[in-house]
Amino acid sequence: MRDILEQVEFMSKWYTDKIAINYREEEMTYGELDLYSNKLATLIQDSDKPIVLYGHMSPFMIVGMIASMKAGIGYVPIDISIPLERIEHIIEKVEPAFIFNTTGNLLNNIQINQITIEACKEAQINLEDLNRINNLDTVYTIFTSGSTGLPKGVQISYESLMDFTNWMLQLNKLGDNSMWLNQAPFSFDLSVMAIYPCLMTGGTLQLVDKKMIEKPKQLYELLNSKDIESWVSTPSFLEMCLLLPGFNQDQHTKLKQFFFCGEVLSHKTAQKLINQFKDSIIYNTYGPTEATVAVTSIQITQEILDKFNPLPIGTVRPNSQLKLADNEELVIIGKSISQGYLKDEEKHNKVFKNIDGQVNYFTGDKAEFRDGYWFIHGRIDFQIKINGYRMELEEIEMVLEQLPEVKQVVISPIKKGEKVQYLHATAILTNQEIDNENDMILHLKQELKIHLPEYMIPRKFSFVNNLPLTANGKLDRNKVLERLKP
Ligand SMILES: Nc1ncnc2c1ncn2[C@@H]1O[C@H](COP(=O)(O)OP(=O)(O)OP(=O)(O)O)[C@@H](O)[C@H]1O
Repeated sequence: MRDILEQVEFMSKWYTDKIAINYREEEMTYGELDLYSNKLATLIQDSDKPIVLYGHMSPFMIVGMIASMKAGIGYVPIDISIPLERIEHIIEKVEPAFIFNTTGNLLNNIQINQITIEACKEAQINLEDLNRINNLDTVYTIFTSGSTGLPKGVQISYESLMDFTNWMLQLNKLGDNSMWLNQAPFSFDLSVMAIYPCLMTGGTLQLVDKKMIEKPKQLYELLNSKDIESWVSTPSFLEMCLLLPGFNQDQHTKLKQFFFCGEVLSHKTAQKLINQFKDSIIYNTYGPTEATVAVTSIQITQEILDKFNPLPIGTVRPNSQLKLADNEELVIIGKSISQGYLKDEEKHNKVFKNIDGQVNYFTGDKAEFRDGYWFIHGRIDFQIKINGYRMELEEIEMVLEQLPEVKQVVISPIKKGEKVQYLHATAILTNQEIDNENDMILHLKQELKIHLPEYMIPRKFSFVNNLPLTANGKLDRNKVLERLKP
């Protein structure tokens, strides 16, 4: 088992002048990462409370992570996309002694000592009484954005993080010293999938920010100017990139490995990716924040694509086990499981349950095991009822997305009060220039009727050029629904 902190420190000695992190024009070497994290650790070492890391893609956010491990206190990343009210709520729960503010603008009305990048750079190193992180300590607390429920502070131990990173190092087929792309903001644990495997293997972490995601031209330029080799993103982010011209192996000769997590990797998207990057290694991984980023994986090959639609999420990683509850809900047991929600006993007790001396985490995902693999069939709580019929919206989406005419679709339940009145399909068509919208709607409804009962056919359809994403780069179902409101 390779220790994260020791490994990063080793790389700092070995590759002192090599770029560890690159974000736009900012570059930080391994030597600088070590130096600044020693300085910040000096400033915070007397505290026994976690440190909040506030910012977006600054390399200093990662300085904060390493410093917190050196000082043995754990960190809480907060992205700038999080509204002030939420930040206040998080700070109230966490009660940090410090905020490492990497934005250059102090957070107003917050009575916590804010350390700036300048103060970090100016600090004198004195690390005599360091109490470094150990296995049972909470290394980070990540507040989920709540796309699958209300936000909760998920506490992850150093031991769980090590268990995860060491598994990632086994999956990583590129060895040491490669360039990793990270799309996810640090307050989304998908970023963990890129940060530590990259820094533990002496790689360079290439950060993508949210402006680049909003402006595909910037993203295009970034992808063309860097020799990215390993890729970590949500499938939604990949779908955006697949629209960019020249996103293929001929142009990106070094890009050889893809990791996806956080939402469904559709068969269509994976097939397109494999067509454009024939020799690459593509992983679909699955996991909630509560199980330290990801607990299953599968390499998506043409053989898997030919055999399965929808795609499986694969097999479970070592030291974790999966099982099904009576209602087909997926339950996770083992080292990956979070220490629980920070100061939220009620929510905690609902999903973390002690059964036969082991903590069982109830994911809220509906799952199935067959042909040697696990499959996810949507969220249990995404089930809705219309006129007494129970249905899963994701099932309708899947049927539509299998049609050649439909690239992507979201089904929204339109409610009156608490009651669902009808379903609305918002779709991106493969060929966006259609002559007659009504003919297309009729055609889609007819196709749906072949596979689904009448009550599952959406009453209304609208066609769009793109679908909104959350700050984490996942499909934003709430925003789609909001846009449908009169
Ligand atoms: N490969 C996958 N296939 C299908 N669904 C996935 C996959 N990976 C993750 N998910 C979904 O994402 C959920 C985990 O999301 P996550 O822990 O990131 O937090 P959240 O509460 O949904 O909020 P947010 O993601 O917005 O922070 C899983 O429970 C599952 O529903």
